[in-house]
Amino acid sequence: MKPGSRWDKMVSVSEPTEDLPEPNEDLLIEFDDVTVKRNGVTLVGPVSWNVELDERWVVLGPNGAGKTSLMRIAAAEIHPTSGVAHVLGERLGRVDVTELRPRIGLSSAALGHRIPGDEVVRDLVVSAGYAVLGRWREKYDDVDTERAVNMLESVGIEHLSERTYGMLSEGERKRVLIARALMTDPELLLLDEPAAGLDLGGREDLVALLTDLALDADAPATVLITHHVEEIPPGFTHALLLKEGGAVAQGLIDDVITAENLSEAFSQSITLESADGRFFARRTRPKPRHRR
Ligand SMILES: Nc1ncnc2c1ncn2[C@@H]1O[C@H](COP(=O)(O)OP(=O)(O)OP(=O)(O)O)[C@@H](O)[C@H]1O
Repeated sequence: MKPGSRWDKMVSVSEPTEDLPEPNEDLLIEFDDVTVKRNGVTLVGPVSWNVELDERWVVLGPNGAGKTSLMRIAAAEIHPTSGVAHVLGERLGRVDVTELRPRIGLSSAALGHRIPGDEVVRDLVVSAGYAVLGRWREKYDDVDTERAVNMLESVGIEHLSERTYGMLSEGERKRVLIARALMTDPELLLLDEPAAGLDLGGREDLVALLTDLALDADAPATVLITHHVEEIPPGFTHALLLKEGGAVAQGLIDDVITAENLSEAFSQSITLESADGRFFARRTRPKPRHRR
């Protein structure tokens, strides 16, 4: 989204006259019957969904299920068409989103596409603290530069801090985006398909990184969007399974990620296996016909 777009103008309005539901202070995301509609078509919802402080959620579903649209509400990038959305205790539509967004760490393909290839990695990470994309100052504060390097170190790519973004592999870029998302010490971390485009090794490295993050008690509440159960890092606690904009199931991960629910969400018979806290899914093989 470009600065100055109409969503940027979603600022506080005068005190409402109607009785508003009070936000639950324990919830970072609180969606009540939220919908997203475009041109009369419902893309999402109605969905009600709550994310608590220590939770790590995966949002899973087939292409077009509405995952990114739902996450864009959580990122305060769009408003719901109907329903009530509270993010970090603030009601969308009644809060200055430019103040809310720095409290949310976001990594997405859309953000990645907006990054110029000649952007220096360290500057890209440090500029998140100033809520801008790209080098903004000639010189950043030492404390911010130090934190940026620490963030790069925490995702295992400190050695790339002087490189330009365009020179990085896809896996390295994903790590840079996560470091940038963590730079502002966000209260909520949103990761939209961070494993997309990675090879097997890159995916496994990322799953290991996100596992460490999930198990870190100081890490923010996290929402990870993916199409693939193989990308769910151990340590993730909850799942929301979407199909055609609606929730097929949501709750504790082992209750939601089941063969039955996946078969419903992906509209085909799925066989699910799990090992070492990981999930593996494939289409159920039809039984061989017996010859007479
Ligand atoms: N601005 C828009 N106007 C009209 N339709 C839209 C708009 N944005 C998204 N859509 C449609 O809404 C549906 C949900 O899109 P969304 O990107 O949220 O799904 P998704 O689950 O993230 O998909 P994918 O897994 O393919 O990324 C899709 O059918 C998409 O074409």
